[in-house]
Amino acid sequence: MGSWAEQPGGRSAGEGRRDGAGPADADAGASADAEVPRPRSRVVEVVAGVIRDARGRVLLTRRTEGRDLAGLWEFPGGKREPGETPEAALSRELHEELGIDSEIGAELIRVPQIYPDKRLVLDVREVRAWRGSARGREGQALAWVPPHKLASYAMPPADRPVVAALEQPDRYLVTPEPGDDDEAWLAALAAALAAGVKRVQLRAPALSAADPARWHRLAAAAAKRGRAAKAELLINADLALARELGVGAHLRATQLRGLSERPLPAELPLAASCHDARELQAAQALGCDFAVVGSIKPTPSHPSVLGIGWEAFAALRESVSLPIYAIGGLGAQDLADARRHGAQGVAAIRSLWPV
Ligand SMILES: Nc1nc2c([nH]c(=O)n2[C@@H]2O[C@H](COP(=O)(O)OP(=O)(O)OP(=O)(O)O)[C@@H](O)[C@H]2O)c(=O)[nH]1
Repeated sequence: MGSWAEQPGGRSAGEGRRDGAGPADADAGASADAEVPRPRSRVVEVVAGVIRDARGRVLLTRRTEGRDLAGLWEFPGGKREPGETPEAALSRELHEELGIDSEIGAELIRVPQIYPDKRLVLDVREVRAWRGSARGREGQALAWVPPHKLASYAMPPADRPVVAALEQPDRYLVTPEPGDDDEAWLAALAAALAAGVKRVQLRAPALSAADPARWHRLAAAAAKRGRAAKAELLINADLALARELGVGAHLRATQLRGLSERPLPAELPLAASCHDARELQAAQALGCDFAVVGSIKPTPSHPSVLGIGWEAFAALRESVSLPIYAIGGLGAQDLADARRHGAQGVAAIRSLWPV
């Protein structure tokens, strides 16, 4: 954050809202989620900014009556005009809407999303510095929101991945099979947690089939380490084990078909592996917190499988608002590409597992 941002936002609605709407109607944003992709409809390019005040709160503005998605909260910004760079468009919009001068910073995420009347790409940038007194020059309400409360505001579908990108981990570690040495596996997990991994899928299909009792002991020990590191743990496929250990579950795509309601309480994380738009929509309808989609690139374990590539990933991404990790031949070096195609980040076994 640059020096301009040391000047707080001036007149605003503080953490609250001027008109009483907000977190209570948090479900209103989900209505356009299940639209069927329409490849030839026009793409609207929108650029929006994450503006923070000196206390780290993020500015949301409320869409005024008479516009599409009226009443929902959004990141300030608007449509790019022909020939405009994203930075110039965002600077212009922030001046028109809020009366502030801004320095546009890093790319956060670029979210392709299908709405009933259009295909949208929401390109979200950090605002590195700004000056002036932010006010709703077009009659819109403003709210300065602590980042951990953003998810309780009713926002358009494209904003869910944006809020996730601000708040949730960009790496999702999937464990390898333990082999013969449980202690070495637990030590590697501890090293990954110490290195900052905050979301882990405990997965060992060969061991859990061959020796369930050993896998249960190992998963319990892993859950203990995860808790101590304040990381989120999800057990692959085994809902009973997830409930027993009080951790989340990561569903296989084939499990989605057999479930009609969220199989875990809301406080336990739920995720699913998905391969197409239908599975993603099923995962979203079930109340999954995120999904994993791949393979993006060929991996050493499946060298003959060609990856789907980033464009195909983005095309799947636009059919749901669920945060999605990309998987398959990826590592931390792919994070920027992942975000540019709407991913929450990368999921991986090898590249995130300390050797
Ligand atoms: N600025 C902004 N727009 C967003 C966000 N999320 C999201 O879905 N959008 C959508 O992106 C589009 C932005 O368009 P806009 O605000 O410039 O204009 P509008 O559609 O109200 O204007 P129009 O009446 O001229 O078409 C809208 O369809 C809006 O719903 C967001 O966080 N910020």
